[in-house]
Amino acid sequence: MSDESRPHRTAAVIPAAGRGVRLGPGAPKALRALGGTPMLVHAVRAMARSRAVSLVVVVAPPDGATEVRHLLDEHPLPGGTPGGSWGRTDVLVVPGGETRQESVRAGLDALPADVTSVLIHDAARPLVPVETVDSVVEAVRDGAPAVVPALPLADTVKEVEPGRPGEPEPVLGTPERARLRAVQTPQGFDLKTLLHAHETIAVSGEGATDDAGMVERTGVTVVVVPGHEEAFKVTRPLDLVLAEAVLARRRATDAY
Ligand SMILES: Nc1ccn([C@@H]2O[C@H](COP(=O)(O)OP(=O)(O)OP(=O)(O)O)[C@@H](O)[C@H]2O)c(=O)n1
Ligand SMILES: C[C@](O)(CO)[C@H](O)COP(=O)(O)O
Repeated sequence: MSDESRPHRTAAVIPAAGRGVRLGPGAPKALRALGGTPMLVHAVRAMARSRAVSLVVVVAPPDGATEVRHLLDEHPLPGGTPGGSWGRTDVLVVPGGETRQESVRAGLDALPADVTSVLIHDAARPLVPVETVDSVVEAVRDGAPAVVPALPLADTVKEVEPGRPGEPEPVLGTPERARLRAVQTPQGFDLKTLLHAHETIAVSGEGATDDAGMVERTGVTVVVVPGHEEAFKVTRPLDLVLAEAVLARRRATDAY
């Protein structure tokens, strides 16, 4: 079968192996509660809400795969069964690595051969709306090899010469704000394109803070679709306060 005539199968990989140092002491960030439910469970549900996603691979803390499996079994999707299914979505759990890049790679390695496109979604973005997920999937299915959701910036951004913490840092320049976007997840890819980037960039030893950045370095064009304010990343303590407020509002206004 040629690549063009192969049926699409989209999977989501959720890197959830980080510690959450910036959030402060406690359990690994993805396992911390948001509205009484682990953040990771919200993130898995956010992917599974998309009808396009039939498989979710969760990348657990290196020594936490069994705990994460139990936790997911205790929190099935609406329509799934406790200790059993997540409805029509399969959920695999694999152990992660020391860096986000290694964790994503572990998730990619677990994908079955019939997957053609993949979403990479931070466990730390538990509240991304399904409309954002679907618009990324649609752009990939329409032929874009790499797609990121992103928002315009509210703040002006300065490039600086980084100094010691607390010391004034010289400003090197002010990029034109209208050309800047703050990038979110899920980021969507043609699977072969992303695998090639992971192989190439890992071999050359360069780091990358997001997957699209790695694809860019291979010379492939990445496109942006509109992100969503509620797809923000829970990074610092104030983000958790905001996430609790957004979740409480959703629960009060719909059957979330
Ligand atoms: N070794 C790592 C590091 C990060 N992540 C995941 O990558 C996502 C985005 O990373 P970030 O928000 O930076 O999470 P942490 O690394 O946990 O945060 P911190 O840098 O504050 O420790 C998170 O879902 C995190 O679990 C991962 O799977 N494996
Ligand atoms: C992938 C990402 O969420 C896009 O904004 C971001 O780069 C992750 O960065 P982090 O430092 O690992 O949180």
